Amino acid sequence: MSKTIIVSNRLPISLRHRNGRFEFKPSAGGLATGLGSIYKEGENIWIGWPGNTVDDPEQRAEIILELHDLKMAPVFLSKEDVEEFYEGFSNETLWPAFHYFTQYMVYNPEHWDAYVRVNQKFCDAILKKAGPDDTIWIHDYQLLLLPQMLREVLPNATIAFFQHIPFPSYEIIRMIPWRKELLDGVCGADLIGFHTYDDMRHFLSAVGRLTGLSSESGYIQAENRIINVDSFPMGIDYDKFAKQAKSKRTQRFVGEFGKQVEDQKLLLTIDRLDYSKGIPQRIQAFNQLLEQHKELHGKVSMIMIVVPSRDKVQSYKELKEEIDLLVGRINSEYSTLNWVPVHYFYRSFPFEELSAFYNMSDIALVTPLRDGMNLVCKEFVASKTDQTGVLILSEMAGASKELQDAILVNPNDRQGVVDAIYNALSMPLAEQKARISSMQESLKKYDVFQWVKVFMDRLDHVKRKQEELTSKDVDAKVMNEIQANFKKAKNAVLFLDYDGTLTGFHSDPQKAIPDAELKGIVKDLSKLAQVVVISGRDKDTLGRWFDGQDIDMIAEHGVWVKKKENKGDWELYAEIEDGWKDDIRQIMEYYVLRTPGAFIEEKHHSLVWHYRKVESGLGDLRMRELFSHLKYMARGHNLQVLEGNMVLEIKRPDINKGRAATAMMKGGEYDFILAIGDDWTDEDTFKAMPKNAYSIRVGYAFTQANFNIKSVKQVRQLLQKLTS
Ligand SMILES: O=P(O)(O)OC[C@H]1O[C@H](O[C@H]2O[C@H](CO)[C@@H](O)[C@H](O)[C@H]2O)[C@H](O)[C@@H](O)[C@@H]1O
Ligand SMILES: O=c1ccn([C@@H]2O[C@H](COP(=O)(O)OP(=O)(O)O)[C@@H](O)[C@H]2O)c(=O)[nH]1
Ligand SMILES: [Mg+2]
Repeated sequence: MSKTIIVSNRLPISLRHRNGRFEFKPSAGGLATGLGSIYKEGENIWIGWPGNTVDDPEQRAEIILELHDLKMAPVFLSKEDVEEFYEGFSNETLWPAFHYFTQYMVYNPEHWDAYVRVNQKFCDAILKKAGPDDTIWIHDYQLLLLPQMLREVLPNATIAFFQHIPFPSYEIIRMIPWRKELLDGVCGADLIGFHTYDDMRHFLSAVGRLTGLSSESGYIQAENRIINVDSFPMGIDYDKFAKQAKSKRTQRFVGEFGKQVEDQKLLLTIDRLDYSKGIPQRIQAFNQLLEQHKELHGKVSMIMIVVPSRDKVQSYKELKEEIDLLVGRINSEYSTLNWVPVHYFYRSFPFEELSAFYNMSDIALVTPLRDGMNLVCKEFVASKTDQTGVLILSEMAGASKELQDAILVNPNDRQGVVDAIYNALSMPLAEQKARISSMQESLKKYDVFQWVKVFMDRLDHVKRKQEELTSKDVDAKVMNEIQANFKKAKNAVLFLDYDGTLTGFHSDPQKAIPDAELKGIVKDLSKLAQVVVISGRDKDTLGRWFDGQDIDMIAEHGVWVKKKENKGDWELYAEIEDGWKDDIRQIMEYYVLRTPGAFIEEKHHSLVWHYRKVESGLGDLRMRELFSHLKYMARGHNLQVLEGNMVLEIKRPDINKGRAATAMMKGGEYDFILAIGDDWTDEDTFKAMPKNAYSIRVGYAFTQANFNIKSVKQVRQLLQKLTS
């Protein structure tokens, strides 16, 4: 039976040393609590670090056994691993970078080495457990290299990746010296998920710029497969929180705690100790509230739970000191014998008590400066069994995209936060109920089980799409079949597109000249078959490049044809009418002036605007603009505007490669037909091919062709095989 292997740096339980022994304790943090509800199904297992170092082999063996019963398998990290991989690269480079705290970023090559080493450790641990049909679901930024490491050993495995923290703008990612390796690493997965649309769009933009892989509508075109990138906002185990809040045990705590705070209004804040959570800023906002509203003294207090986290990392140590200081200051200034403004707890709480805090608090103040999702705010809403209470939520948390009925604040706008608290304190009950129940509806619907289901369905979907594509792959078997049929043939014709098919792309199109290898292949083929180079290139370039070859040529998508029998002469296949060109050229020139790197190519029957050399992003933007501009003009002139590989081309619609190929084959009795091309202009050729033809599209895009082939290199291999 196939299983799902969940992999994350931290297991949902952490080991604690106590009196020479160890014990397990639930891990804090959203990843562990969120996924904690789902890994126990079927044969599933969770692989990860048990959160402490264990050197003694006997103890390790014991832990392995105990964890086995809990459906977990440990990856043991050494002291150096913890320092350099976990505290170092993960939490002093990636965490600050991904949360936009670039001032805390450390660039340490030893940390990077450790990151590679520990990702490899995880890879080895997974390989020991993974069967061929298993799904491997990797979580979070500590394991960005793992998908590709696994892919290399298990090329057909089902691998998914989910990132729980934000994915920042390309401007931040580019600061990391190992940025390309990191992105290549994640792209080993089949499905890559983020909490929000913004995270996913930042990721796609970084992949486009740094790896050169292109993408469309969330599908990245990798060398031999497609990868889907999408947004999957994580939910919570709603029923668990709702039920717990009503339970006797929790209600007993509510009663006990309630007695101690009497009828004060309670503001609740719960976070791991982390600078991304905006804890000092929040205390300062509360301080300002008390400064501005003396009437609230003695009537409102803040319960502040700070869960210890990453306390060996310098920036976290400093944060702890800052918080201690700020709490000391506000309490010493305002406390009275029967009122303390901030109840500060630097520790974690058991679930029942946490539930009581959620249930009894009037306001949850969740104001991170940056947060991937933030589950605390969702847990608060789920625990409000009587639908009263107010959630104040930072716009910088992923959760704010879903919880529009919270009071949304910018955590950097202190007065805004103060006003939000003030308004929350006086919000009418009816409004509280309306807001909380609407959020509850949504959290119930999109709970963590639904999240897993949607994610897994999507993974199935990508795998099916990949299969569709690879089922059309020109593999060794297909190659042999093509070769055998070619050998048998008496009258064969080959339609070969040029750019992207016979030769790779060059930043200067005029430099993509045929090399000696290609010339040799074409020469050998032309002795065995009719070879037709069918291209969008202008006739002079094409004629020069294949001068002396015994082949036919079709230039400008079928405007010009040069048959091998009438050497040297180009024949006009379509009548020239180019009165439209002056108007269009003028517009294109305007877009060249505004766009450094862009240029115009003029052919007899078309004008092409090239943007391959334009700053990435800007080129796309200008192309779209030009596209809509030209579309409007095109209608008047009866022209067609087409988007190509880093080009926009405007031409007569009745001229295309398909028409030219059909004309070329007219009257011929072919017993072998092959057409290869790499873009939308070649789709016309494929469409025009008779049923028994082999049509092959280079790259793994969806196509009318009956086969896909990986790259220019493979195309040449196939052609060489035909001549051997
Ligand atoms: O493992 P630690 O270093 O102790 O840190 C705890 C976890 O913190 C992060 O949690 C994130 O995941 C939540 C659920 O998706 C999300 O709500 C939150 O915004 C994130 O910060 C981290 O991503 C995990 O890897 C850590 O285990
Ligand atoms: O004493 C505590 C306080 C909080 N939490 C949990 O820690 C998680 C925090 O997740 P969140 O996504 O809000 O932030 P993260 O810590 O993952 O950045 C929530 O599920 C809380 O229930 C916990 O386990 N023990
Ligand atoms: Mg091409």
